[in-house]
Amino acid sequence: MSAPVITVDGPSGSGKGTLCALLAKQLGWNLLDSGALYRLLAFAAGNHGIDLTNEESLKQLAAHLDVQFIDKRIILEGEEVTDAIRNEQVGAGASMVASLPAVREALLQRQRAFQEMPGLVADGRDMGTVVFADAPLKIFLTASAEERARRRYLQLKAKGDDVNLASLLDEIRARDERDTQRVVAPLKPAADAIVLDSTELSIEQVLERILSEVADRDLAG
Ligand SMILES: Nc1ncnc2c1ncn2[C@@H]1O[C@H](COP(=O)(O)OP(=O)(O)OP(=O)(O)O)[C@@H](O)[C@H]1O
Ligand SMILES: Nc1ccn([C@H]2C[C@H](O)[C@@H](COP(=O)(O)O)O2)c(=O)n1
Repeated sequence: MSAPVITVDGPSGSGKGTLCALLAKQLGWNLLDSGALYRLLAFAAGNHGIDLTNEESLKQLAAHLDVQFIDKRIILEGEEVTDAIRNEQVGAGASMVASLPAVREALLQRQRAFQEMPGLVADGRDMGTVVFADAPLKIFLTASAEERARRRYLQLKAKGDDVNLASLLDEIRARDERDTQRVVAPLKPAADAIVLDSTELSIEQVLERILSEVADRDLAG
């Protein structure tokens, strides 16, 4: 029997990462942050001087990406990059490499390898539509672009970054456009996904709603 999977897809800043971490902890399940793989690839490409449009070189790099996830730390080619990959510049680079079909194909098996007992919570853009298309529970988490920019602003400000709300909103809109309009595995809800708009919901309310869907399906054993 294969491990059950809960997929959580949605646009940048909708709260997927926060929610998936809480959900995985509550259920005692594994967690896949698939966006981190695309971020790591964009970051590694920078280290190796590879252009973010060079599909063949990026495909090779993706296939051999030397990365370790140790608790909450991420080690790339022997160097800790946990915080270094979490900025809008790397996010935009990730969105660019993610539009290349050969890159997505090269990262597919690496993502599916996370499906282990007792279960997996998978965070991304194409978890429910492509990577785990048979998942028994699929969530598409969204929120207005303005609210997502506001959340990102507060998040980066709390880290001490010098941020501008209008620029963040522009970046979020540009990323939405690229992620939804690409030819391969565009960001969209799976046909059988539950669409949750969190614009007016707290993180706790979103978590509660999803846990009730988990209980309805008897997924947690
Ligand atoms: N429902 C919510 N209400 C208020 N703030 C929220 C809510 N959900 C998430 N946040 C906050 O919004 C910020 C962005 O959330 P998070 O990083 O989880 O988004 P994300 O969808 O994973 O983004 P990305 O895809 O870019 O990684 C965080 O600071 C988080 O605490
Ligand atoms: N399954 C995924 C996950 C991520 N991406 C791309 C698109 C995003 O803009 C970028 C960074 O993701 P984030 O860390 O912000 O969730 O990576 C994708 O195409 N497919």
